[in-house]
Amino acid sequence: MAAQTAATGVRDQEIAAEQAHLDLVYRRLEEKIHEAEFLVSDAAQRGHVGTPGALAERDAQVFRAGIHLNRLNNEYEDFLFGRIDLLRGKDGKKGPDGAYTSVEPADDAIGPDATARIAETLHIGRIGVLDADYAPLVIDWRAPAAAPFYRSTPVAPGRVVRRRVIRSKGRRVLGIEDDLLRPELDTGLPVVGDGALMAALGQARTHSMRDIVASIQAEQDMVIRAPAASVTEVTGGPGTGKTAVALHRAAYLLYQDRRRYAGGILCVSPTPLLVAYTEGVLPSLGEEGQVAIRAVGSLVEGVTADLYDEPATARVKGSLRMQKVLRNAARGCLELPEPGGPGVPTRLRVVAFGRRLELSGEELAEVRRQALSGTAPVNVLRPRARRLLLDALWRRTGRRFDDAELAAEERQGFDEDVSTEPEFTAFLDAWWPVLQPRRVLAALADDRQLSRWARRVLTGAEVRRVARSLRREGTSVHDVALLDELDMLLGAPPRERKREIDPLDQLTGLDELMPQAREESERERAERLARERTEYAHVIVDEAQDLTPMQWRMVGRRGRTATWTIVGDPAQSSWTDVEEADRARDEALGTRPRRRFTLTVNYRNPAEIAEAANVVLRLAMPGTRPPSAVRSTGVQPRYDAAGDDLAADVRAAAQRLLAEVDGTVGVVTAMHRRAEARGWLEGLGDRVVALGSLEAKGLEYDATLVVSPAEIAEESPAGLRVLYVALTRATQRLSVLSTSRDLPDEHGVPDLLKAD
Ligand SMILES: Nc1ncnc2c1ncn2[C@@H]1O[C@H](COP(=O)(O)OP(=O)(O)OP(=O)(O)O)[C@@H](O)[C@H]1O
Repeated sequence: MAAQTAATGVRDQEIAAEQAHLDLVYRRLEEKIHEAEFLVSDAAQRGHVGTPGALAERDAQVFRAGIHLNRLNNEYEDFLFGRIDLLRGKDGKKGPDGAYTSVEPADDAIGPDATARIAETLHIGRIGVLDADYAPLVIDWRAPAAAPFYRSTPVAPGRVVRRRVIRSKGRRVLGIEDDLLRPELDTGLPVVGDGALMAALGQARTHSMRDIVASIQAEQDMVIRAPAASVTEVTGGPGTGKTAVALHRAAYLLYQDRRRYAGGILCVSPTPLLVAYTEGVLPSLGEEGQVAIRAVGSLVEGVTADLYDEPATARVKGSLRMQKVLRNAARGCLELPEPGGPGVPTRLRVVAFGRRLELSGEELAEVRRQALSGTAPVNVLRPRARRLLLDALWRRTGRRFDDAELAAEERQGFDEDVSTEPEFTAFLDAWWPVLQPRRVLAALADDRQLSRWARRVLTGAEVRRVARSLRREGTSVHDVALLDELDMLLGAPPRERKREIDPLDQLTGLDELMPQAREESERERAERLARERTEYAHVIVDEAQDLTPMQWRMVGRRGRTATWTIVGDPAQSSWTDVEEADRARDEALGTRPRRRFTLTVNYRNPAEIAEAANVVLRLAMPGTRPPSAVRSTGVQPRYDAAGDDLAADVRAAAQRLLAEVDGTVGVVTAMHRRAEARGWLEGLGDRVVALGSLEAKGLEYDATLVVSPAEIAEESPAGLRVLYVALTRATQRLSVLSTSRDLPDEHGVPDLLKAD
């Protein structure tokens, strides 16, 4: 009893000490906020001066102060989270942040009787805060001085004697969790533990991912801080923190070299759901604007994919064979009449030098063949086609000149006359139209056309599948990569000449009442450039195992000069032709050197759920080593066999899970059931979501209900891996509901999940 009271006393004392430090930090932050507010109001006042120079200066100042304020306010929640107590550094040198730079302790830091003195205490937080004398009150988590907080282990403690995780909410310290990394030393440091990490892992989930800045583990930190050059490849099983690590790495890279990454960081996610789930992480780390998180179906400006293709169709559309088909289509489309247009002309007639000149269908075909020789994009070849037409017409005039200068002059006059003739321009528009990717893709919806362009590349059945899928309303995720490929094959249309604008035409009656049009501000410019950006300085690919070869080509085009971070797990791949995808990935990444990392600990699933999922892993990828689960809840997965009314059974199971957990519930079904399943759950509130198996990628829920594992597994050749994904989404409870197709045993355990 006495010991317990003493322990409580120490804990309270230690919390009080951290509270005192947090108070100090907040006082300093308040001073900084006042400074920033003053800057904003001062800048606003200067705006009244009105000279262009003062306006530009004001804009820049307001922009910077705005960012500053925004950051401070964001960081207010929970921003001080760690502390390390360290021995003196080996060389006694301190870095610019005031901390010792050496990782190893000084030789004399430890006395002969294992006594040691703490020479330095650092607090770690989301951003660095200096006191008025420039001493660090908080070290930014990304600064080199913070690395030992994440990296030190009892095996390799470096200078760290004690690591402390501080849990705080707003201005209040709630708890602390200490790790003694050099227990053999006598330093007199108390050690307090209230299970902060485990408490954080077991917390109820919401529909937004949380950052893990307070508890990044050593193997994760190695990835986050890996040097930016080249390609960083990370593999790891479900729940090992790959997504979290990738996002923290983006924040780290920005901190390291903001100027370099002003070129933008692109993070490619498999689904819009995962984008929505992860979107808050970077702002919580104080980073906004520089990182574009995009679903792979939203990488092409102006196109949003709203459909999924059937697996067999997706397999064709994602395959590299489509490159050839699209190349043929891009060129073949020139020979198709424009929808609603006059049809493809079969001859060209113009009048020049008072004579009628004509090119026949055969001659035109020859000109087209010549113009298309080579690999340049089709729209870019249009001026060449125009020149070749003029050459052919000129030959038809039969004119010959001995004087080269005269000949050139005549020819120039001829070209100008002919090419401004309405017959000629109308002909060119119909015979070599400027093609848009959408138009070409739409042309693939015709079986006959597609089979011509896909000769010896796709089978008849594949042609029918692809054509049929393109006849639907809407755009599928896999169509987006095709549109992007077509964009490259077609090239930018030649620029239209600007029409002379009559200012009187422009009056709308409103603008002219306004003062002079406002110039774009620095911030607006930055935002516009970010929207228009098509190439990035760093590209992060999440769930990389799922990118199809055609998607790799699309993503590769956005990172031609970029450095890369690629995270994925082959055991969760829903793509079937892994070798082809690897080839496309190698092509996208080029010969850049690669650094490989593996994450080994599963922070999401309790051991009981991981074990059930591992049964499927063994079937899906025999020999693959699963990550080890860090928690155990003692709650086994629940197996039930559905009766005649699947809808009612799913609803009841979801309701039961909603009652059992505080946070979210995910109901995962085969893709073809997703719409139906949404109906089954209607009215149960927004804690529960229905998902198709492919949509579950990367997400997590407190509880998951997997409906008919067999249906999910049979949906595609990669179905077992997709099922493995579904089974690894839960942080607390897993329920599996079988249908007769699952052949459940008398305990409701489906055949696929039987352990032996
Ligand atoms: N060091 C950590 N501290 C606290 N939580 C962590 C840590 N690492 C991971 N987590 C948590 O574990 C869960 C899984 O992380 P994440 O989604 O990044 O894993 P993943 O490897 O991308 O999983 P999957 O491959 O299944 O999509 C998340 O809730 C994440 O916040």
